[in-house]
Amino acid sequence: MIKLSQVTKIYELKDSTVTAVKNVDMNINKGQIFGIIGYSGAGKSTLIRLLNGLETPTKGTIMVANREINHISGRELRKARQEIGMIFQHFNLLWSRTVEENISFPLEIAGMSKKERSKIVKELIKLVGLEGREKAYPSQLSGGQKQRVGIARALANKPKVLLCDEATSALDPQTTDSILELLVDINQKLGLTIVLITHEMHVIRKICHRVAVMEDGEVVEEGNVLDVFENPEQPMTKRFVNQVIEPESSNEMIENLLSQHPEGKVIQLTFVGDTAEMPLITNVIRKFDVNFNILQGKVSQTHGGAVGTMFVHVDGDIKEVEQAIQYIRQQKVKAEVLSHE
Ligand SMILES: Nc1ncnc2c1ncn2[C@@H]1O[C@H](COP(=O)(O)OP(=O)(O)OP(=O)(O)O)[C@@H](O)[C@H]1O
Repeated sequence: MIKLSQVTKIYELKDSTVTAVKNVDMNINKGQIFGIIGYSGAGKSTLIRLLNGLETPTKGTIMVANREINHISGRELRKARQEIGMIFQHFNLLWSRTVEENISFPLEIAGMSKKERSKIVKELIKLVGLEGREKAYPSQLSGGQKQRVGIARALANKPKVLLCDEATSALDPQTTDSILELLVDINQKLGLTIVLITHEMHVIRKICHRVAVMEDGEVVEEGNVLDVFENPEQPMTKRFVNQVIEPESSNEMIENLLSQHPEGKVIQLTFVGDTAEMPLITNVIRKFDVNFNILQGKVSQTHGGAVGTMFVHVDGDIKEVEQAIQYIRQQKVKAEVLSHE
């Protein structure tokens, strides 16, 4: 659906140049939720402006929905842009228009009749869960509701791609979750390809299939979300993964756990998808005659299962303990028995 080949964007300033995006290759398949993560200045916004044709690359090609977006202009570019919806951190709504008038706006520009517009607006309001708020003005809505209007408006022209620019960064955690759920719902119902840029790894964890990590204009790592969580290669990726996992597995902490539990075994469990942590623990306790205590850790849910690290203490007959560890390993969970340095 989207293909970037060797895309570079250089801004020429008065007496210097800034390379905002450098030699980026990217392939985003139809129906994928693709996350681009990076800290401020990494080049994410520039990349998203390149995707919707607001910027032209200094070098390279950008294909969106079978159109080479950087080599078209005028009518052709406007048509291509209709295939791309966009939502923003600060919603960018028209404050003097009601919810339904905001959603209707792109359809008016496209020259659609009032009757057709009102049918589509009604469907969109239902899709984003804003029934009953049609006549409200943006100032009368919560942040989450405003973003729902933004999403409905972005979908009005039936785009093939939805670009999300830090779409949940201004929202509280609960509202963030409900907007992310809505994006997954839309992705599944409409088969829409979603590209989102963010600096928050938990957004990637919750809904993305693939992720690209950007640093200084370059994509330093790219992969399936679960693979990246399991095996982050670049230091920047490790920093982002730690935002979510936070195992705090310092030597000092491990030494502490070991000296607090001289009997039995202290085990570090690493979850990398597929297996849910709670059923696993229940099964171990049911199947084996061992004492099993969770000491600490953080495990989060992703699209493909649980990811994270948990430290547990297992005590009992040595044979039972060994069998319990073997059982855990059979469930595709890494189990490392910790020992003093
Ligand atoms: N129009 C512009 N003119 C000159 N330099 C620019 C322009 N837009 C972006 N830059 C520079 O390009 C680099 C990448 O910026 P960009 O906004 O794409 O990063 P970002 O990852 O989106 O960060 P943020 O989340 O803070 O916007 C920065 O050094 C920025 O100063």
